[in-house]
Amino acid sequence: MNLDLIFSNKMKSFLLANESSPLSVTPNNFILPESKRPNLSEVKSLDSIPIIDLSYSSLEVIHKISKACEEFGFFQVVNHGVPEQVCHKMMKAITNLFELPSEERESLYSTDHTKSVRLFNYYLKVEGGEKVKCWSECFIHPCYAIDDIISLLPEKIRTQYIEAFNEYEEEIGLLGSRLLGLISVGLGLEEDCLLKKLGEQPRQRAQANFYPPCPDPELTMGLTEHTDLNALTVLLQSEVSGLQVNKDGKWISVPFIPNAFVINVADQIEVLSNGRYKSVLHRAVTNNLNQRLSMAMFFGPNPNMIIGPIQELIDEEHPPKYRNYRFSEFLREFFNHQGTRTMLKEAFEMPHDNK
Ligand SMILES: O=C(O)CCC(=O)C(=O)O
Ligand SMILES: [Fe+2]
Repeated sequence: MNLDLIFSNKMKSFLLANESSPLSVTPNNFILPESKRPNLSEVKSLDSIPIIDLSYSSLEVIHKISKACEEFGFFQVVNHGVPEQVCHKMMKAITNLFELPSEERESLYSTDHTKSVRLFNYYLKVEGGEKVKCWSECFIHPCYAIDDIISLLPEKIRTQYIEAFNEYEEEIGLLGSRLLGLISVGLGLEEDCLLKKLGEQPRQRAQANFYPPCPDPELTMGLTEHTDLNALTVLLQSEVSGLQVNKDGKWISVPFIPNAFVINVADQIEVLSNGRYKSVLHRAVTNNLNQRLSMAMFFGPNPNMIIGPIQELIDEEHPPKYRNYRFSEFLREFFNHQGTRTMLKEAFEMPHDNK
């Protein structure tokens, strides 16, 4: 299949909250203060995150995943069983969404985070409370009650998007559960332990990210550094790289691998594993040649679930690093700090004694 055909250069329109022609010069409200810029020349491209072949024997896979979660918080999976065609269709549907003239997707745009389906821009609050926008446009929606979303979608892409999403969600749901099982066993727990911790009707959301080419990639960020607030993220990316992961204070880039997913430990697994598995900082940078797309599937707990270090992972040597909380409390904290990219999980750490 020819992916070049899908990611054609047609994708020129860029809503960005009504910027008129952001592709010719970098408008001021996207320019980051010097200390927040990406410093692309310092990024390591030799090192990368582990690549794990899921068709190997499960013991080997469990060991590799466990090591990757401890050392990187990130890995890519290949031979994962999700049909290529399903991913291809999903990417095509996202492409068509972002290719719509901006007037047609404007109805989806909202800055109100309580809206569960919306198109929006991330931003960073800088000194003086000013907001600097990220060079991207994101479309987020829940994975359940998908029929309620249909009427909100622009008519031209409605049927295609829902059909592609339903197939994609089913496959990624299976992959997500399988990974949660492997991660549980890697932690020495029952296979269904993490899945149970997410509760019934877990908070599962999909986010399509669109990064148009940027005239000044050194001055902007596609997504500023952050950790994911959910439990586990499964990411499909188009063939342009842009994702970078922080490893020991340095940024390393994540290459595009055909038919692979990028998996990362998010905040709730870090807390549940009592800090053994890491929810690490990552960011997306832009480039001045090609647009990039990604589709993130966020697996999180039901907001009513109590999250805290799992009992079996606490002992004298490993006292609880976090207190128990309801996931809804974590979400509230997240939205209170929006734009500041505070390391949220730190707000739930147990007090340290200052010995
Ligand atoms: O586009 C990417 O590669 C990263 C996306 C991401 O980190 C997110 O959606 O949370
Ligand atoms: Fe992320």
